[in-house]
Amino acid sequence: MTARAIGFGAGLGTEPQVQPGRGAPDDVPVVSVESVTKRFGEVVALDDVSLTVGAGELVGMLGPNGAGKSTLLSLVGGQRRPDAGAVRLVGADPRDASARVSLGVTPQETGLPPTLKVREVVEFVGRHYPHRVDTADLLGEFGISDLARRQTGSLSGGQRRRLAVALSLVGRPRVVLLDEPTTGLDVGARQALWAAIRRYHADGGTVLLTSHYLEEVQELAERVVVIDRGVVRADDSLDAILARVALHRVVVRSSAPLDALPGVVRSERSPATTGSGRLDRFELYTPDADALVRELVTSGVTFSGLEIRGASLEEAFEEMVAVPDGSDGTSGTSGTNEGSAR
Ligand SMILES: Nc1ncnc2c1ncn2[C@@H]1O[C@H](COP(=O)(O)OP(=O)(O)OP(=O)(O)O)[C@@H](O)[C@H]1O
Repeated sequence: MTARAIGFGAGLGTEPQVQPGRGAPDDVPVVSVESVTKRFGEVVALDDVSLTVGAGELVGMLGPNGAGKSTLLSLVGGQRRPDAGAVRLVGADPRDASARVSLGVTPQETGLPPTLKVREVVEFVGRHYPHRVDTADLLGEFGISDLARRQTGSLSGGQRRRLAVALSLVGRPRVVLLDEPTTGLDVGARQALWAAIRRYHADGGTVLLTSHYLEEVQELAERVVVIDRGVVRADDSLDAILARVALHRVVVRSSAPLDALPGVVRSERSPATTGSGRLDRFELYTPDADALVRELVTSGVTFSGLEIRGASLEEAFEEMVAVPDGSDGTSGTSGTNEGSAR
């Protein structure tokens, strides 16, 4: 089943995947968050956060556990009210049900009625929308046609996740909020889901997604918003975010103490021996990889296996959420965690 078959592309005699603006002028942001603060008791989940998402943008939100990403999505989706500031969804209050007709949501966890069959759930959700996608076509798009007659209670975690994301698109929304859409999926299922998200976006859909997979954000997003401890630390194009990381990584093997070379600002040394003796693996971080390679060559040390790599989103992310020494009572950890560095 191709995207066009369910009307992702307009002009084929099928309805477009994304419905037009329902009276909202095109220059009205699809999502507008203005100076929003949200507290849960003592916890300030969002602290004066502002974010505007225009029609057709695909925005990836990154942040460590507890950063405030899901809270932000819940405000945009109208499930919660901010303590201060304003949230608009296509110009309207997202707590107003009529505004949410433009919206599809996949929360981090989806409770599906266990005794309903997959196609019954799609029918049920689809009937809340005036211009829904055909059930068989939607299931085909997400590669789960063979599950149509299965009760949702019998689905595997990955199958449930695919269904949950499919449900967000059943109403041909203008915008979808996807909270960690591919968590728990294997590589094949993740790629298939990315393809469906890309097709929705290519047809004009707006996407705001959170992810702990930096690879996912790097693959999908054009714009990256980094949130940490309730504050937006960065909001820029993917390229601009990557360019913020001035450091390059030079990987090389040698028995000499290369971490002392001029221009090395950070290094990691992994001791190793080969048949011909000691040959440690160095990861040398430097703002100027060319100059460091010149140093390596002119220093006369023996080395092998030279590799040079530019910044990755992971490095950019870790730098942006890094806690300065002592400011949180720790010794300067990056503020990331196992999940966010996957
Ligand atoms: N209903 C709630 N009651 C109390 N505290 C909450 C509630 N919801 C969220 N919080 C707190 O608000 C902060 C932000 O949580 P949130 O779920 O938005 O983070 P997140 O960035 O989505 O994290 P994760 O990546 O782990 O899903 C956390 O400290 C969390 O414990």
